[in-house]
Amino acid sequence: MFPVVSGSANVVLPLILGAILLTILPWTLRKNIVDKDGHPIPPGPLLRYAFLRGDPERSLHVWAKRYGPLFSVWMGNQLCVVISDPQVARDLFVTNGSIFSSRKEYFMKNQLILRGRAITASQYGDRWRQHRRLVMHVLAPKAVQKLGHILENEARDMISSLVHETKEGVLPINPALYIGRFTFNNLLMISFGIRSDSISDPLFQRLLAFSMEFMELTGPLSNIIDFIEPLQKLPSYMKSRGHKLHEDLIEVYGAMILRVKARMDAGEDVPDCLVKTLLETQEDEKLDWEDLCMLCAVFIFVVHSTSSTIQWFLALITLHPEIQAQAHAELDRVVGQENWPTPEDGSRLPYIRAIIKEVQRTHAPFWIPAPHYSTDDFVYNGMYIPKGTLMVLDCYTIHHNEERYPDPFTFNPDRYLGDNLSCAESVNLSDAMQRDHWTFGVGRRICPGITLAERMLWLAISRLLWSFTIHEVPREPISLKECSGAFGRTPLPYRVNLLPRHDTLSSVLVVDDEMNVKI
Ligand code: HEM
Repeated sequence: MFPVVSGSANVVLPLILGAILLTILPWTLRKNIVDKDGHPIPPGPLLRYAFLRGDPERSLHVWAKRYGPLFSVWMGNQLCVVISDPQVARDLFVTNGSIFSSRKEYFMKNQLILRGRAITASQYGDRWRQHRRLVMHVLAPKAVQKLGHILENEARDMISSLVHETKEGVLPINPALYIGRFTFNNLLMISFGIRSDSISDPLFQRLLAFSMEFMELTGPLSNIIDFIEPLQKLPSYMKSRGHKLHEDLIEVYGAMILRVKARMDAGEDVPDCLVKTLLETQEDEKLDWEDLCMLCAVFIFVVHSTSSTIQWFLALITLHPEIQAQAHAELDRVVGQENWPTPEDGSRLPYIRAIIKEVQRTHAPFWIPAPHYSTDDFVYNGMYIPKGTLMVLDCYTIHHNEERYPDPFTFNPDRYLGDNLSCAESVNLSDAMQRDHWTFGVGRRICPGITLAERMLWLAISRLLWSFTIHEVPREPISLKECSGAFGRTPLPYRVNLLPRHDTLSSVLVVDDEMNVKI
């Protein structure tokens, strides 16, 4: 027989329940802290989160509407402040950049995989400045200018492969891998001085797989292991994937670096590239082996950002034939049929430029760019932002602000007509509200590859438009649903018909083989 519940058990049970609640509550409810002068942290949701599922930017968008352009949310024990207003972003990240330019030591991305290296994971300080200075050897505007022949060659190669694979427009094609190889080869040439000949190249496939694994493991608000610290001490599948990726990166990129070194040691004429710069300066700059491997790895990880933008362009332009017709008319009027557009034609083709900006606004590859991290206490408009806060730029909400972009969910390049600045120039506008879009981030950590990315996008998109009329394949509707794939947020896989527009295309495509350095 069970004993009848005694009087003492009646007291013990609520006590146990109360103790459990007291232990759990601080882990589930937000903590409203104030500074010594009573300034509260920005308002925000009542609950704490271990991670944000699915598309985290949608949650941020809902909260931004409810709590305003500066709100806070707790992820586990980490306070995050979310910024979804251009002026606030400028005030914090630019005007007060000395406080808001570090990075959180994310467990997965920064500690396990990149080990605090590769610029993007570096804390704000001398080491970050050193890495940024080194990559600017190949990314500064003047350096990008010198890369012109590489980028031109890859654009030509991409168009040529598309013409060939579609049998001059007879067969439909899924363009994703060809676009991926265009971006990948540019980055390989710039970092290692080599290129890949085919989309079935094992190295191309392997490095793309690393890039995809990196994307999957390192979402800024989606990993429970980043925010619930006790989990970091336990063995887990996620942890072993992070370790494995780190080891793979060292092995594969290490071997590629050694190959460049062997060529340099043998007195071969290695083209100027990131690895050459790093090897030549390794001793003076006191770079260790992991620095070298991770700096190179991050150059290839960015492949998806440019690729996904080009994939979005093709999907959107196919679904908007009236915009495509207007672009073709501009190209025919300004460039004609004998030659295709060059980077110098940018200012003469404002509609093509507007299309590219609108693609970037409507489908930024990172709706939540790598968050910044604050290194000092700060009070902004009476709200307290403590040292150690994760600073999140909410690009999704900024890009769908009705005031700045009327009818924001419509793809409408016209909104950018009259904007004659490149993205790199637009960043510096004193009126933050007038900046074209925020796809490249903000402040001192802004994407250092912005000039290169713009040049790649221009060459790929203007030449795809010049070369082809792009049609939907009958009975294969293109979906604009965003999905996470090998290139980040891409459209679901689709095929298009690419019909050559000019008889002159084949002569324009005559390949200049001189600079092709094969793997
Ligand atoms: C369309 C293409 C690209 C987009 C949309 C893009 C976007 C971004 C964004 C949003 C950030 C974070 C900025 C911030 O912290 O505020 C970033 C950082 C970075 N990007 Fe890009 N990027 C692109 C292409 C490239 C290219 C081509 C390279 C170089 C080859 C590159 C190299 C980097 C590096 C090294 C960082 C880390 C900077 C730091 O932490 O200081 N990106 N990029």
